[in-house]
Amino acid sequence: MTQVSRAKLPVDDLPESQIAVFRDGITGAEHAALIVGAFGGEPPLVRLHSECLTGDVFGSLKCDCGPQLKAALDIIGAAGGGVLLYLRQEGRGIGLGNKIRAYALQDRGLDTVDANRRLGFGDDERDYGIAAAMLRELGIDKVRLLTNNPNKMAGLEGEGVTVTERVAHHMPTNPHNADYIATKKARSGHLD
Ligand SMILES: Nc1nc2c(ncn2[C@@H]2O[C@H](COP(=O)(O)OP(=O)(O)OP(=O)(O)O)[C@@H](O)[C@H]2O)c(=O)[nH]1
Ligand SMILES: [Zn+2]
Repeated sequence: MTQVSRAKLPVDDLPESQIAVFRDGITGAEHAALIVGAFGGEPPLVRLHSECLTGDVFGSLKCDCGPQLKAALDIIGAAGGGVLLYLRQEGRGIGLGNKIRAYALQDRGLDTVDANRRLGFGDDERDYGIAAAMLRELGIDKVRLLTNNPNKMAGLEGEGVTVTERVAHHMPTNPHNADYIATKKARSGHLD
């Protein structure tokens, strides 16, 4: 994993920010870090955001990714600084085409976990080694992590990044994503 490039990136409503791009030497995927404002002293607020084209770009109501992305930037901006890693782990690591295959199975009544299994995938194919490597490259070894997902905390800790605090990151539900969010709690161990 190497840093490819870094430049200033002015973003609406955020303090002065930079974007740094990293390339995974094995998969070739390019992951991005948005480094917002200034931080120092206490560990920075960090959000690991897994790519979700449908939620992040199109405003899909089937998940909570779009609102989570916006809220994370709002919270980091209000705190004066922090880092958002935009990880190219679409569909919890199965890719866009397969995620939409899973959606088609969900249209027929399967939940998110069973749809993944029916397609021959694990419940969640993500790995947080890349995220930990990106943080290390940025000189960050302790974080306050915005998440409800205990696997993200364990994944970072397992790679030597200390999570000093979990900051819950819940969004209001809508009729289309209520089951998806309930499934995250019931079957994937997501925290309140
Ligand atoms: N395979 C699959 N992936 C999905 C589905 N819905 C959303 N995703 C992907 O799930 C990822 C977001 O992960 P979540 O588990 O919802 O939340 P999280 O980010 O791990 O956890 P938090 O940090 O608490 O938000 C994105 O990559 C989405 O594309 C689905 O039904 N099936
Ligand atoms: Zn999503």
